Amino acid sequence: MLLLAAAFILSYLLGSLVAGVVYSRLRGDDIRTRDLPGGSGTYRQYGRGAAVLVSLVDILKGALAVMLAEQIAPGSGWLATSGVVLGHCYPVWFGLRGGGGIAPFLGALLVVAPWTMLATLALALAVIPVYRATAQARLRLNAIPFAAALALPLGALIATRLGGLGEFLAGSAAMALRAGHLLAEGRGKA
Ligand SMILES: O=P(O)(O)OC[C@H](O)CO
Repeated sequence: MLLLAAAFILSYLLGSLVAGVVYSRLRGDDIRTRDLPGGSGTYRQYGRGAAVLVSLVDILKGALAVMLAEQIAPGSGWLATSGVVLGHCYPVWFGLRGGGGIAPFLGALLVVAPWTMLATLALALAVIPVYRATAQARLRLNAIPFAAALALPLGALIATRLGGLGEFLAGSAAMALRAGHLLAEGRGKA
């Protein structure tokens, strides 16, 4: 029990190191005054190189959280996934205002169920251009939350076949919570 709690807390603390916030602070700025601190917000504010760097670091921390948690308490991958995503979304180091959780979620899945991750990501990426060309003007919702809302339930189905269901559900639940808060704040609107 203690080891499970340690795995969760460690993952949460690691998730709380939100790369986009750290990057912007190093530039003497705080991206959150204008945008979300994930890959797309970083791209809008600082360009492609910064966005790639920030996304990679956030993906890596998701992967690292699951690997460390499995060493501390075998079978705790799902707890680590939920911890690292919650940390990224509600970072204890940065006033509980973080990103949307996609990057650390992908990183965690990459370790436990790479095929589930790749299939779900491919699905989400395929949805985005179709959505932009068809329904976005009507729904006025940003393409990324739309694609996530569609890909997450389908991804859970994929996970029943390709593995990582526990991690998938744990990470999705944390992301759904954050998505609800962001939409309530009026963010994510197109
Ligand atoms: O959900 P985040 O914070 O990992 O950010 C994800 C990217 O912005 C998606 O483009």
